[in-house]
Amino acid sequence: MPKTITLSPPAATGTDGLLASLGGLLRDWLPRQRWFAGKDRPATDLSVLSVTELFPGCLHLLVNASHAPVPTPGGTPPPGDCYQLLLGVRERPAPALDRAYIGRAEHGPLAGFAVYDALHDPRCAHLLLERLRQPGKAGPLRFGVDEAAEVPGGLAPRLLTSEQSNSSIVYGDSYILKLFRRIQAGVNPDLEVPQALAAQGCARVPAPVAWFCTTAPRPATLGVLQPFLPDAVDGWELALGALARGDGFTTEASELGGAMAEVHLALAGAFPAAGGDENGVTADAMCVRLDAAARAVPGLRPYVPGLRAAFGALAAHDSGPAAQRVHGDLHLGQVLRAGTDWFVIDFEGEPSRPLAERRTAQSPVRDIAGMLRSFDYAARQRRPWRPEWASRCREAFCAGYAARAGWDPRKEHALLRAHETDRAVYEVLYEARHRPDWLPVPMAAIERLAEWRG
Ligand SMILES: Nc1ncnc2c1ncn2[C@@H]1O[C@H](COP(=O)(O)OP(=O)(O)O)[C@@H](O)[C@H]1O
Ligand SMILES: O=P(O)(O)O[C@H]1O[C@H](CO)[C@@H](O[C@H]2O[C@H](CO)[C@@H](O)[C@H](O)[C@H]2O)[C@H](O)[C@H]1O
Repeated sequence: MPKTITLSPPAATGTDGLLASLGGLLRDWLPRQRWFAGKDRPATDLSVLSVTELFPGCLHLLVNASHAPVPTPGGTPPPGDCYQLLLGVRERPAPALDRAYIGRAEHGPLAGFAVYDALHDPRCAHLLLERLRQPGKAGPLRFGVDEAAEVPGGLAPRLLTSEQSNSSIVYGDSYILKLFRRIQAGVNPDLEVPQALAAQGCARVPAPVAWFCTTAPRPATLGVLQPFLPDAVDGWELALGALARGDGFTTEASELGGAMAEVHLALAGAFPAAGGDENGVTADAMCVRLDAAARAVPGLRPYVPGLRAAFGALAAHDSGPAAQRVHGDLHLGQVLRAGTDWFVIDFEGEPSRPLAERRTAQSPVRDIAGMLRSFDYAARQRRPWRPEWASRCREAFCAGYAARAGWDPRKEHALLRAHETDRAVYEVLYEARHRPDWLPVPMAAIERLAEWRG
């Protein structure tokens, strides 16, 4: 058995000491992680906000990464981002953990020990599930369970390796644990919303069975365990499969529209006093996001006047469906189909937005626009591009939605255009930061939306 380190008591080591051990390693490793938000900015300044020894050889850390100041309006440097890390610390990690290896600490209390991403280590993943099965405390961490759910122990863990905003471990094809990577203070909607929908009896969303949070440095949600749908395929895979076979996707899109309308109705019931901004306020916020995106992505600048017209039309429009809690980052990768049933996951919202903003009431058109953009993304994966495939999906999705919701998104031209534009602007920024090769996909939509004449 390789030697592992026990920091006992963890507080004795202190966060400054740990930084001496880990600072250099993490400065290199963090920016290479998909979930690291500041890819366009080097992580210059790291601090350890909290450290908890979850079990011997496994440290739970919250670290703050701030970046070199970049020119921002008023010259204010951007604040740092907080990340959740689970680090394995051993003298010699098993060769199977090579891909999780972060480095060997040279200084401080961990000097000489190898440090690795513990989520890849089946032993740590197993112990984490055991910890989740028992409500209680570990330092600032709080573990909670749904008393009605009985999660069995000993389920074999498997870390998902797909590119994600967070990290997920599947246990025995029965449960999936999502560990949020970028942590913001407050309740994460990906716990809050599925819990509230489960209380409404909405079966389209897997209900949380266990979760954990921190109390320090500020209260925040850290992870959620939900039932895993083993036979489900996500909408993106299904859509690409249909395109590859030359098939349509209208039956699936129509049923998806109906399912989304059901989720929206349940959300409105679960968060009844939601309120929401006037269209003018929403349009102003969209303009602010557009300007920020155009500062970051020069290719967007020529289109700004045309795009602003969409937001102007929204401001001049004084009706539309009532604002309510929404999904906030809806796309084909966030919906799973098992048999002929659609399920909706990942209620976190757009990860780069402040949590408070993601939890406010917004137009349900925002989600509809997200899905319509996703049909366009899928259609653009094929050469030649299949615009008619996306149009048919769009029509079917809206018709399915209208039949269940009692209002028709196709009649809300100003709202749809503004929300599609806002979403495409978000996607431009997202792709520029995370997947520059994909940038032409939202840019093609930007070109179309900027020229659109109602
Ligand atoms: N309850 C579930 N059942 C089956 N697969 C799931 C479930 N929840 C998530 N997944 C799979 O895990 C992937 C990542 O989940 P998601 O919540 O979107 O994480 P992230 O926020 O990191 O993108 C999904 O694309 C889906 O394939
Ligand atoms: O990781 P999340 O699922 O929270 O969402 C982020 O990543 C998505 C990509 O994985 C990104 O979605 C964009 O690309 C999809 C195809 O890969 C496409 O279906 C979506 O329509 C498009 O927005 C999403 O925007 C981002 O928040």
